Amino acid sequence: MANNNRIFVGTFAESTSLTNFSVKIGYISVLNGKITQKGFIDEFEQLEKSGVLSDYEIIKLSKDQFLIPGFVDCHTHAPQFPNIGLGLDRPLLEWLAKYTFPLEKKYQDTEFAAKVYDQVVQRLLKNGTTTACYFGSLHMEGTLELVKSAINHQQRALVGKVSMNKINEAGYYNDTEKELKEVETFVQTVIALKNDLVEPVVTPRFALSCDKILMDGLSKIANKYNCRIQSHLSENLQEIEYVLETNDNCKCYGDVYDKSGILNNRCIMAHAVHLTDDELKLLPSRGVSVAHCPASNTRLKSGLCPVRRLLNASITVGLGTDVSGGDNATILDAIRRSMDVSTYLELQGQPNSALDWKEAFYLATLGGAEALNLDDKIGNFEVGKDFDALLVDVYAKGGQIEKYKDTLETTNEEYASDLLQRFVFLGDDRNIVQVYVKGVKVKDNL
Ligand SMILES: O=c1[nH]c(=O)c2nc[nH]c2[nH]1
Repeated sequence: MANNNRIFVGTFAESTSLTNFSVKIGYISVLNGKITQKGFIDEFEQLEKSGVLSDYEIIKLSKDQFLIPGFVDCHTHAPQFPNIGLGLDRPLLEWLAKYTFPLEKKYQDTEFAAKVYDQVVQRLLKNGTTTACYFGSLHMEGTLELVKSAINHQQRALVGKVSMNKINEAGYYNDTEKELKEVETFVQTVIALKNDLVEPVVTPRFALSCDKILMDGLSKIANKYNCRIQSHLSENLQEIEYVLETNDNCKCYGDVYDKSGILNNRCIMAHAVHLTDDELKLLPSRGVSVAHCPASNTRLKSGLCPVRRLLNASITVGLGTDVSGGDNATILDAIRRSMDVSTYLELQGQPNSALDWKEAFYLATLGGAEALNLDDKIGNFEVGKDFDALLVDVYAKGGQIEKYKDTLETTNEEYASDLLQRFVFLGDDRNIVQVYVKGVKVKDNL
């Protein structure tokens, strides 16, 4: 049975929308990486009896285990991992100049890049991030190392070579023509790999790093190859002030990108903390999604993103860890911080702001998949989607969730939902005992 055909029998939890969450006890069958069938336990027992399952590995989960969809990290900076936990006493623009640009410059060295990226990809997979949307660095060869690492370790990844052409103190920018050539070559190279897990993303860093000529050119490349485009938007008040000062024909930050044709339904913007009412209309009208990055918004004191306002404005939102502005690379942390930040807003007088754990779970799975336009492939256990999943053992040995004698009389489904709730609030990588990407087991601690 060397194939990856498996049937999982036990509890599985998933979202089908922000408000629709379900926990079921049954089975999921996976053939050639795809979910082919789903049903109740008695249906599985019939299949088992009929002998049609001989080609499958059957995995029966214990009462304390369950399957959830793999986590989606909509925004992180792979080259910044060596700086995790450093410089967070500075605001965004100072932090970029003093810590981030000097580190990112080092990825000129492809050997260094390959080493760091290999660690990054493995670390994220171990923590259940089956899909990541990455910023690389300014360097084409270095960023191709990130592509290689994702492919080698079987992570689903959208990878961007960062574009910058505005002069900065660190000397970390490119000549415009060279930059556009390199981006096109990067996009062509990744597409030519024909790897079904990895795609290129056109990545203007932000409006303070790219002038209009560069952004127009990047927008053309993204349209020509039909690829995604990612950047940062309205993260910090000082940043917004400088953007508006240097673009006097624009009435809001979003306008700067819109004038270059960057805002469309293949675009994901990180942060969006301080959107104006006009931007709250502009983004959904263009189909732009947002990567909500609560850790970095708090650490760099950028602000508390009013996620509920974004959701109410029909903006599609996923979660981002945003290392190293964010100090934690795991989506479990982003889930918790999204609940915290939204709760602070409610406590400060914005009614109904707080996200509950089921909503945060949606943002981390299906919401992220929708934000990256990957929800036809991943995000939940719909039949026909790829099997990207985490097998969670709530009371795994060495983990920090302790088992007490059950105190409540519950149905099996309620018990399972309580388990998931505990994992969401308290779990970590020790509870994620197996990780699957497109049906391939990429972590096994069972
Ligand atoms: O959190 C952030 N991290 C970055 O690297 C960056 N660059 C521009 N704006 C940014 N914000």
